[in-house]
Amino acid sequence: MPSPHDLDPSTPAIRFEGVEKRFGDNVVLQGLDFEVARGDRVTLIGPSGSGKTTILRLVMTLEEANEGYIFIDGEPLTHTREGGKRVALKERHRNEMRKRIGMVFQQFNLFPNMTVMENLIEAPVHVLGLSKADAVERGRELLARVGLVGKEDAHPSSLSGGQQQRVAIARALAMDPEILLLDEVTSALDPEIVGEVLEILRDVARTTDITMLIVTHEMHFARDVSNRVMMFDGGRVIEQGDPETIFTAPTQERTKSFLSAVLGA
Ligand SMILES: Nc1ncnc2c1ncn2[C@@H]1O[C@H](COP(=O)(O)OP(=O)(O)OP(=O)(O)O)[C@@H](O)[C@H]1O
Repeated sequence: MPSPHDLDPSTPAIRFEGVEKRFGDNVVLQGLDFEVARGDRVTLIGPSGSGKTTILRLVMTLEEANEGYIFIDGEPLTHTREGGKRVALKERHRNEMRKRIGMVFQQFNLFPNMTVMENLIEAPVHVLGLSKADAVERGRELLARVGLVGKEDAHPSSLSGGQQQRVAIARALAMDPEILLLDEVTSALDPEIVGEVLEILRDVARTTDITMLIVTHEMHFARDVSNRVMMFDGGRVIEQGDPETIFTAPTQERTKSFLSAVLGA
């Protein structure tokens, strides 16, 4: 597999081509095409049920598309075209691709029986093959970055929601991902601690070139961090542009009514 650093910079980090996703009869995404350039920070907005989380889960390979193709750095993620047919790629290929992608969930999803440090080193040691000493060193750096020095031996249940989410961010970064998926990472937090989590993510955005795909209801955060906003409705992108334009001068009626409901709340 080529290193991402050898790639033509114009190769998009993420490309959806004719992606369809159904749950039973519910067609959530249909004929979905979009690209995310490397280093882009894209916020997905749209009404509840418009498929935003599903898109992140498809990129993370937690869900599989029914039709179409997803490419990461120009390489097919789960399916490829062979002789005009859509062919599933092997699990080993998917596992390799997944190493490039990190995800932070609304509900933290930390391993409850492991300490903070064990959470941070589990995947680097078992998936990337790092030595335990190197993984711990990296874990310590990341804990400093998310303001949790001294919490190495704590169990998640002894931490506040904001602290747990900061561990989850550190855990995603421990894999040194090229792509970071953020799925409503502040929705489960008390309002007074939302800021501390967003500040860490702002710092990650400022200090790295990680490509980010963000689902959030925090419009000021979306505005600060992202350089593009995509509005979804009915399984498609109905409008996209830079945050300033989308938030202040959307052209589609559905975007206008969605934003006035969200911003007016
Ligand atoms: N595992 C699943 N099984 C069945 N239906 C699902 C599943 N996951 C998602 N859906 C359905 O797919 C649709 C899109 O869900 P998704 O969570 O992607 O939307 P969303 O835009 O992220 O919504 P929200 O803003 O409420 O989180 C919804 O109708 C949802 O009920």
